[in-house]
Amino acid sequence: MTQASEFYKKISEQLKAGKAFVAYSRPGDHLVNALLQNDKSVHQLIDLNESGFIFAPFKADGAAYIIPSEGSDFLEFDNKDAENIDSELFESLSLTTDFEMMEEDQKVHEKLVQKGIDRIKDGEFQKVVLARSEKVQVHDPDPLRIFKKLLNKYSEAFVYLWFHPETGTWLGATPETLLRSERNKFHTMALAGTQLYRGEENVEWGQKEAEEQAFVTDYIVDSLKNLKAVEELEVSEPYSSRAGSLLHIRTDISGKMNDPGDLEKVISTLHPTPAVCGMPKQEALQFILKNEEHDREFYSGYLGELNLKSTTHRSGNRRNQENRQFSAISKKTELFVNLRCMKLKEGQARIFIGGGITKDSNAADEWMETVNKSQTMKAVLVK
Ligand SMILES: C=C(O[C@@H]1C=C(C(=O)O)C=C[C@H]1O)C(=O)O
Repeated sequence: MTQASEFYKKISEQLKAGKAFVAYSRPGDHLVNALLQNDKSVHQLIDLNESGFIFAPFKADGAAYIIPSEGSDFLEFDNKDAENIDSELFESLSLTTDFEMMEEDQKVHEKLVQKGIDRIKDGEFQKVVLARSEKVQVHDPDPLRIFKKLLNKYSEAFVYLWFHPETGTWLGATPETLLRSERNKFHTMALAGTQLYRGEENVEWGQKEAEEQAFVTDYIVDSLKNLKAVEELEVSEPYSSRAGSLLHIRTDISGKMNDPGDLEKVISTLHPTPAVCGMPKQEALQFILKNEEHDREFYSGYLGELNLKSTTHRSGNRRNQENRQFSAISKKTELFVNLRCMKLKEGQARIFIGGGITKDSNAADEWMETVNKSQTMKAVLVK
């Protein structure tokens, strides 16, 4: 275990040297981890049997990068004394806003959403997730400062700072797990529907949101069922789940892979889920690629630990010796969907935000939803 000061010093040196690294903290965990590549070589992910930390784009056929476990240093420190600044839910943001630009962005986004709604009504697809990106001038673009703020503010999210010479600097605080697996057990979630958190998690959801989220659950469950590689699927009841100043509807889904080597099949079945793309997948994807103004790059892609050696220990009595050995060699994967994220470049942040569109969506409401979602990142960019 390192001291926080030592941890940040090493990361800062890594950044200066232009070598790839990632620093991150799991949802609800005080531990902050980092993986620092020892050299400047570029490792594109070849397949999901590798071990390390991966960063994959939205487009399933785009280049994904890995910081391999081998040849990299692991660091961790306990951030338990972090000041909790979670209570400032509705702090006023003093970022300079260019209102003319904002009006233009709003027009463009509402037009895009309306086009999506029209296509759904024409029967081309059932749901599509449409996103926009927004440039924000940052007063103090030090990625470490922003990362520390993210850690303190969003302890229930997967918080990360990723730097790679090929992708640049990305930061985020995502509420969405793509896949958690250990040996042949896996967990995923269906997350959709958004409303502002007003101090109460036990809230009513409108029919539109409930339906939209149920679509996502059904689609994930059906695709996993069709995949002959999994069994014993368990699906929770939907419930409200908080993500910073927002609430979403969430359903937990778990199951077993017939063979732990089927990870690749499960991930390619899940990604991109209808929570970030739509359904049917191919039709929604084509619409996104053709109509969104930006390249999503790594937004709504996924990131996390891939096949890392598990550190779970069983009790060390004699009878458990065998089990202990078994758990020591088991591998753990923990991947998150890259949402509530931004790319930092030359003093500017590009924030990516989107929302699910169904036949009952309203373009103006969808714009507001992206404005609300953008606060997750904007709140940490203020001084
Ligand atoms: C697409 C995003 O979020 C996703 C879309 C949601 C929605 O449509 O309500 C909710 C949670 C996420 O699954 C985003 O944050 O950019």
